[in-house]
Amino acid sequence: MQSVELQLTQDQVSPDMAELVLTVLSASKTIAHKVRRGALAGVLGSAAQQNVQGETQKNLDVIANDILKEALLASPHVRSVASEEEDNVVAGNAQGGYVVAFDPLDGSSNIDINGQIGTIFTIYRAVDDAAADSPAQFAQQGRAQVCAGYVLYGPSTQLALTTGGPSRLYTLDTDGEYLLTQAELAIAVDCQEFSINLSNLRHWAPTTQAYIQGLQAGKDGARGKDFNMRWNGAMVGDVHRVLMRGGIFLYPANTQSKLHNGKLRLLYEANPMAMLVEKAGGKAVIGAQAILDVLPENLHQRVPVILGAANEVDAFLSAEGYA
Ligand SMILES: O=P(O)(O)OC[C@H]1O[C@](O)(COP(=O)(O)O)[C@@H](O)[C@@H]1O
Ligand SMILES: [Mg+2]
Ligand SMILES: [Mg+2]
Repeated sequence: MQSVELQLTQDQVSPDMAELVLTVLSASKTIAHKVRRGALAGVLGSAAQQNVQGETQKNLDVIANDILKEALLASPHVRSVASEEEDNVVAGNAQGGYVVAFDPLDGSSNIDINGQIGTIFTIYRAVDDAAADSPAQFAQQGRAQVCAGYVLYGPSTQLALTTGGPSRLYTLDTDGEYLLTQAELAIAVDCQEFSINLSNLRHWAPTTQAYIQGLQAGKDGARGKDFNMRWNGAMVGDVHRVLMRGGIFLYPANTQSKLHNGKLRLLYEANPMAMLVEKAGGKAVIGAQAILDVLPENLHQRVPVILGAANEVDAFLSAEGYA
């Protein structure tokens, strides 16, 4: 089986970027090791602080953030770093060619129940006419990403990665190497599984409520087929399932609550996942617009996220009156 290092070479990724990807992956192995030891490594529970978005940080949010930040700021290739757990952009090496954004620990509410959690990351080229600590470094459309990936800390630790070509899947071996276990992920265009936090139904737009009720009506309803439902509570686990066996994942706008733009963040959650999904033949939209076409307005901007099987995303769009 092929190592990720060798695959990056075969994919003709530039040596600088390959080195940078390996830096992220090396940090992820340190996180994976702590996750595996759990309570024994003292990583469970809450930290006594909130992040800029007013969320109480878990210990592992802070630990994973520190591990990634330290590794990236030591890299000669990194000009800027942005993270869910950092209020502002952190300046790296002024000569670095790339900027990196990440959600150090996705699925925080799963940490203490030994559920699926992960790290989501994205890489862009640095913007030359902006300072290293400027948010302008990240004011780029998702289409400009040169690499997107996540590491899922599940029963096995897996890496989904694209550097502009296919989305590939690697599995972390006991000797600490990520080995290629699926060369090309492909999401079937049709599906019979949806993933959404149904407890929010009353907060959604009437069109979104009607679309979900159509799925629930199953083969007796207008859709004429039964749908199963799964909700991990961790985007990384829910999107992983869509990449592995198809389906549609939705975190729509909660028009009746404070999450009127949805919950997920454009820069370090929606965009990397959208790139992985598109490279696997799926679709990823906020509504009429593809996620990857949104021009970010601020670092921690939230957007609705609807992604997965192409025909099912289209069915959502037509239910919403966009198609
Ligand atoms: O609380 P809900 O509605 O189940 O939200 C779950 C969503 O929130 C998130 O946990 C947010 O990410 P963080 O854990 O990184 O804050 C997503 O992974 C997940 O899809
Ligand atoms: Mg997250
Ligand atoms: Mg997080």
